[in-house]
Amino acid sequence: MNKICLLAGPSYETIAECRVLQALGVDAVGMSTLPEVIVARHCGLQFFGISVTTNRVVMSYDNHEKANHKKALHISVVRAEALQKLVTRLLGKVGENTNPL
Ligand SMILES: O=P(O)(O)O[C@H]1O[C@H](CO)[C@@H](O)[C@H]1O
Ligand SMILES: Nc1nc2[nH]cnc2c(=O)[nH]1
Repeated sequence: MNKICLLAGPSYETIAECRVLQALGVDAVGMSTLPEVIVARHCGLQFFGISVTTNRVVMSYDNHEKANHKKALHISVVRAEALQKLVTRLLGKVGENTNPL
């Protein structure tokens, strides 16, 4: 099972933080998806969470790239159509499998 860690930001993780998270067995990090999950569970809601992985974290001090919001937004735009198709297919399946009231 993969593990996602909530790091609320707004800053992105440092290389040292990413290395600690990897050592702890974390596979992905996020800022806002997990708080939404926590609120949904608190409200007793059934939910299906989908999150788009937008960027790799930087693990090496030789790598001068930096994770940033602009990159995250760019990938979310690039992947939006695929996500729309996935959600449409999922909702179609829900429609097939729900009893009429
Ligand atoms: O990490 P997740 O939960 O996808 O959300 C975060 O991803 C972007 C990081 O810039 C922001 O939109 C923030 O909401
Ligand atoms: N904490 C965190 N959340 C993100 N959401 C999108 N990219 C990132 C990231 O690199 N770190």
